[in-house]
Amino acid sequence: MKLAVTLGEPAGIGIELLAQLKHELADCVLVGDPGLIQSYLPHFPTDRIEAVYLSEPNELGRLNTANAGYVLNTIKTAALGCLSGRYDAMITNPIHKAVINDAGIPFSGHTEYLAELTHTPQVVMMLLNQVMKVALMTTHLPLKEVAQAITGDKIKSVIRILHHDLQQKFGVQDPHVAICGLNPHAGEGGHLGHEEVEVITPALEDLRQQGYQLSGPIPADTLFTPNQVKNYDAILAMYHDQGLAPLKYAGFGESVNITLGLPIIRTSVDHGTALDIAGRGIADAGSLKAAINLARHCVKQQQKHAC
Ligand SMILES: NC(=O)c1ccc[n+]([C@@H]2O[C@H](COP(=O)([O-])OP(=O)(O)OC[C@H]3O[C@@H](n4cnc5c(N)ncnc54)[C@H](O)[C@@H]3O)[C@@H](O)[C@H]2O)c1
Ligand SMILES: N[C@H](C(=O)O)[C@H](O)COP(=O)(O)O
Repeated sequence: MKLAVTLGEPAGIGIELLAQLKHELADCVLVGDPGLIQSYLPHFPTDRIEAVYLSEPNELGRLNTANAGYVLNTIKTAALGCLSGRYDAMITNPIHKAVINDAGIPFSGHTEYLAELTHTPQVVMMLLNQVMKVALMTTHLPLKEVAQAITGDKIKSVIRILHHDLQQKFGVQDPHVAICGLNPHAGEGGHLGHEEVEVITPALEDLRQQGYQLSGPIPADTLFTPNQVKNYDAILAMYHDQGLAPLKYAGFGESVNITLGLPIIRTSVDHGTALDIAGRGIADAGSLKAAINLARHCVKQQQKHAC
């Protein structure tokens, strides 16, 4: 097995997380600047470094727009390596979306960038921990654009991908997925918004008739209570913070982000660049470790299904 691990934003905590895990990277190729890698992992084998060079010297905790292209190149190199079969999976360290945009490159996140690089029309962001799996209908989208982005076709396509990957990657035979409403109290019967009645419910009905086991739309505030969460194999939230706030409350630092629907395997951490603590030696590598382990698991599952 060969896993590509990108270094992420060079001013952030990615490199020190890798240094903490240095004894657990035997099947990993690090994709990033060789000088940066050697400064934190001096004994890391050079034949397991895929060199992508910083444009300017790096300073921990200080963003530099000049290195935005470097960050994107590490992701692209790993993704193309997966597509060509050189790597079995890729794991990404956190990047800083604003500095890439500040450099003049429109950018929303790894998820959208990987969809573009692999020409995948629909992907699904899912984060998971011991408590729950949460997939998102919409990802890095301003809140005011969310409602109009939720169409019946998109709901069906996201649920099909989620269902398929719960079976293939997580071994759930007959997934039971709960779907959040968009509006308070799932629209209160149409009195607090129409999306549940007009868009979400008809799409779920269609899928139920095709055999999908779906509950909802359920008001998100009651769905994300401990007694409810445990009833479902996954929860589909309508927008980023609706799903990720409860997920990160339940398991920040040990959760993993996985992009479903891609032709490659990609996992990532549940946290950001943590510029405020970069270089202080206090960053927790739990999520990166879990992300690498989940990638290994997915590779094995894929090999099993290919047999
Ligand atoms: N996987 C990714 O690439 C990813 C994920 C989330 C956020 N981000 C990006 O990161 C940037 C900063 O985001 P933010 O400030 O909202 O979130 P953040 O996760 O970087 O930081 C939030 C708080 O959590 C702490 N923290 C984060 N990771 C930690 C760790 N491993 N160990 C100990 N403490 C940790 C930080 O010190 C900070 O106090 C943004 O540009 C955001 O888009 C990237
Ligand atoms: N939405 C993710 C989170 O909050 O953890 C994070 O921004 C990373 O997204 P990408 O994997 O698309 O960069």
